[in-house]
Amino acid sequence: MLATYPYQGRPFAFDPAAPLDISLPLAPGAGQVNCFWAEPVKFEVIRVGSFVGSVAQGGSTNYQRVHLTPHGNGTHTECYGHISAEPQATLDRCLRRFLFVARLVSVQARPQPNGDEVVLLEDVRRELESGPDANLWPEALVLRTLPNHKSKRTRQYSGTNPTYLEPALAEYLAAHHIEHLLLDLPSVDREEDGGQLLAHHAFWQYPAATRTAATITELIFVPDEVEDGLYLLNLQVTSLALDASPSKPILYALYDGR
Ligand SMILES: N[C@@H](CC(=O)c1ccccc1NC=O)C(=O)O
Repeated sequence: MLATYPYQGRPFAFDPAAPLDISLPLAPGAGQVNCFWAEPVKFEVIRVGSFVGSVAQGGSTNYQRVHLTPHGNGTHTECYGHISAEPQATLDRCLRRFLFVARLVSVQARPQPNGDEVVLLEDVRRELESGPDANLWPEALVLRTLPNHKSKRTRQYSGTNPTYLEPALAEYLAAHHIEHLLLDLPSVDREEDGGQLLAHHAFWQYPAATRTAATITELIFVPDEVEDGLYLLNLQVTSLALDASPSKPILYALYDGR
């Protein structure tokens, strides 16, 4: 059974029973994706007096404390609070809608003279502005970088100078009102850039004309079976009052409902 979703005056349809999960799980231990020198996720059983928060250890319930680093441990969504000192710049305040029309685009990063691998504006632009979906401008862009190795699920990125975006691409997305950017990389910016974070600044237009509702979601993984095209995106986050939260972006194939 299809549900309808109106967008730009058109009745699109999607199947609520056919979610495509593009998040990575936040599991404990060293086998998970990691970047920016984050400690691995850790779950700790809570003990209070004779109570033990582990059914396996004889307790009545599981009750654990979680240590995690949103920017370093897995799929996460961030707002402009990532690069701002403003106390109100928290994701729970910035992200107030959770369904968006999204375009999934696959793109190959290009080696630069200095050895960096960079996703270029011209490659993304050519994809976005061509094909059957080019006439419908989305609210969100999901970038799948090629090659799409499954090792993206477990890669240890720290110190490897991972692929990042050309700042002009972030500028283009802001100028074209793409509010939500999702990608399978640790960051839109170079791992070590002396704190410039050029693409972050360009995407949020911070501080000159800050796009306070815009978000960036990093460390997603889009399986090969999911084809480039139009989707309904459900961007789920926790209500952490922080610049970033672990997140669970879900895609639903979007059909022309006419
Ligand atoms: N490239 C920045 C560091 C940076 O971007 C960063 C550092 C810690 C956690 C997350 C970061 N960026 C994520 O997008 C720098 O060199 O100062």
